[in-house]
This record gives sequence, C-alpha cells and structure tokens, in this order.
Amino acid sequence: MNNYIILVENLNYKINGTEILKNINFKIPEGDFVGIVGPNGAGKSTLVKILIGQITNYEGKVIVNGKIGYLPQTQTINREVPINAFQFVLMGTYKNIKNIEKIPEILDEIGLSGKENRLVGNMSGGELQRLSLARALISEPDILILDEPEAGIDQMGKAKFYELLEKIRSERKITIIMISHDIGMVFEKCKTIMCLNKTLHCHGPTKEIKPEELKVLFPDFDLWIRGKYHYEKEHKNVQ
Ligand SMILES: Nc1ncnc2c1ncn2[C@@H]1O[C@H](COP(=O)(O)OP(=O)(O)OP(=O)(O)O)[C@@H](O)[C@H]1O
Repeated sequence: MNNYIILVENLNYKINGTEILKNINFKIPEGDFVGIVGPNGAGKSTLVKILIGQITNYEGKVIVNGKIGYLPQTQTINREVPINAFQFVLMGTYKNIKNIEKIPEILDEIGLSGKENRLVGNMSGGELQRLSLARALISEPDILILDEPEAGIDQMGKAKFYELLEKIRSERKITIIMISHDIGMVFEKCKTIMCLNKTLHCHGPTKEIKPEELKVLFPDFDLWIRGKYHYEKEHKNVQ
C-alpha cells in the first residue's frame, strides 16, 4: 500500500527506561476510520500524543501527511469557564481567524444550529462532545483524532455521535482515528481495528478481525459483546 496519510515505522518509546510502545509499524490510508482498542495502560493515548506532536522524544519514523484536528476526552474540558458555544468553537480557529465565518455553518453540521449563545457549562455530555467536534473541524483538518469519545455519554448519545462521525468522514473525505473502550461500537462503526498493548497486537479491516483475537487482551470482553448485541436488538431502529 503506497497511499497513506500516516506512516509509523519501528516506533519505540520509553519513559525512564520502561517500554511504553515497542516496535510499532503501521500505515493508515486516506479516508480510513480506525478504532484503536487495548486495555488500560496499553499506550493508546501515548501513541496519539506522538501522532499529534505532543511527544517528540521517541525512536523511529512517524510521518503525518495532513492537518490533524484533535478531540480530547470531554471530561478534560473545564465547564466552570464562562464561555458560550460560539467562543468555544472560536478557540479552534487558532492561526486562521478567517474561519470564524464558518462557525454557524459548522454548528448546523453537528446539530447545534442556532445554539451560539448557549453556555458550555450548561450543555449535556453529548452536546459538549459535538461542540468539541465543531472546534476540531473549524480548522478544516484532514485527519480527526478522538480520545475515548464515548466517555461520559449515554448509549444513545454515543450511537448518534458515531453516526455523525461517519457522516462527516464521508462528506468531508477525512480520515478518522479514534481511541475507544467500546469494542461493540468499534466493531460496528470502524472500517479498521488497531489493537494495541505496548506492541501492535493486530491491525486490519474490521470484518477480518475475529472478536476472539481481542479476548486475550480484554478479560471482560464477553460483557462488551453482549452489550453490542443488546444495542443491535434494542436500539437499531431508533434515530
Ligand atoms: N508521564 C508519564 N510518566 C510515567 N508513566 C507514564 C506517563 N504517561 C504514561 N505513562 C505510562 O505509560 C503507559 C501507557 O499509558 P497510556 O496513557 O498511553 O495508556 P492508555 O492505553 O491510553 O490507557 P487508558 O486506556 O487507561 O487511558 C501506562 O503504563 C502509563 O502509566
């Protein structure tokens, strides 16, 4: 595969002599929707910090062929800061203040049309997640990277958010990389799965990865699979 938007070769990263990531190799093609799964402490957030340039003292080759929009976990957002939705999205314009004109359009795209004046502190977890998405999109990224977008959102909010992500991916033709602990949703929504536990345990198209392959990494995996079937049975036709 020659066409890639991200290339990682022989990546190794240690903290105080402890191996955090070991000999990681992968390519991500343009337009992919990748779910990164792995147990707690597997190195998922560390890998993302390397991709977004927050960690630089690694060994190996990391090439990113595009602009990244990053969504941190919603819980890291300080709701006490008295700003409204418009001002929150404005933060994402960073070096390109001209994009300010696109804020109403982007709020419309993420389903918060006309909510410019709503205080961020009064928003639900799901609304805040979508607003973070707007903040990341305002810089018109080629790659969207999300860290556990399901954290703090109820099941229905999650399903809607994943549908929105898929719509944005296909309409804007961007690449999405998402860390997730929701294996059921990852199997359902992502095109590709990357399973990390210090080394890259497996990486490939979702339909070619067997849930059993992930069992060794997730002791309570059966629970997640049951959750997936519950979702399919109970909520499939709910909009
Ligand atoms: N600044 C740091 N100093 C020491 N150890 C660290 C530091 N940052 C991360 N680690 C360690 O690196 C390992 C990987 O952490 P990381 O946060 O990348 O895992 P993760 O897969 O994202 O975990 P989780 O699913 O729990 O968020 C963990 O063992 C963690 O304790």
